[in-house]
Amino acid sequence: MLKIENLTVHFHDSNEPALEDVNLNFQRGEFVCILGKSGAGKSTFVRCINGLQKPTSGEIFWNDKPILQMKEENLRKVRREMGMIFQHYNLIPRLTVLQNVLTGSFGYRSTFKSLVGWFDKEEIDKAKKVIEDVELTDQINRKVEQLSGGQKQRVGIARAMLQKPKMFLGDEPVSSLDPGTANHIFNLIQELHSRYQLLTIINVHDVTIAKRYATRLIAFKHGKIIFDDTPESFEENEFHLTYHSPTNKIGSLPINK
Ligand SMILES: Nc1ncnc2c1ncn2[C@@H]1O[C@H](COP(=O)(O)OP(=O)(O)OP(=O)(O)O)[C@@H](O)[C@H]1O
Repeated sequence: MLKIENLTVHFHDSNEPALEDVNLNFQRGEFVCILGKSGAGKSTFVRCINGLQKPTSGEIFWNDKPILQMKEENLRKVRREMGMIFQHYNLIPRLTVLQNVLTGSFGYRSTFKSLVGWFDKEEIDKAKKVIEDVELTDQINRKVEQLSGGQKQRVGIARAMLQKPKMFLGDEPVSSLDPGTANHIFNLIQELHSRYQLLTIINVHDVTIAKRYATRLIAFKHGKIIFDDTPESFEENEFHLTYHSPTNKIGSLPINK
């Protein structure tokens, strides 16, 4: 479904590449968590997949089609199949829950309709349905700036769901949330992932969460893959290889509850 071939990203102001010759293959139904300490290349990897970062070299195939050279119109179609969930939600604070979720339909609309912000009843009904799925119906007309972090992330998920994605792509979606809320958000993502048989790829800092929800774990270090296997195989040794550096004092692998 998603194939990454020889992906390399080199930022001008850096001696080391942020990603170096990354090769990966992902299938529908996989729930992948990406691990790695700060600066390992996790965000750069996710940003390359959804086109926010242009790689220096390599190719990305979406259902066998190379996407890096695609024309804008085709790329728009691919992007709307990738529901993106961000760490800082990327919502419009002064708009309501419903209005924010409706922006998820922009990938399906003409530029004119998007510009005038006019939505027909069918679009509004679909938005109400995904808002119900994330249990925010009682907040539907509230401005998102009045919501808690967990509620904002649920708006972000509903917006992604309105795109009818084939994939969830998350860049640290629970890093700003307390552990209880983070688990609640992951439960929701997992439920939608299973219901719609998505491919899910999410960067996480929290190894316990990654081991609890993922079907596959990938760890990056200095822009390279150093682990790609089942969560059960990610043990003390792999944890140290991923997070240890001479200047970085770390604890042990958190116990998987
Ligand atoms: N826009 C940029 N310009 C220059 N260097 C960048 C840019 N974005 C990232 N980098 C560098 O690329 C490397 C990988 O960064 P990236 O943000 O992908 O890491 P990460 O694993 O997501 O880290 P974190 O967990 O802290 O978000 C780092 O050395 C970072 O400083």
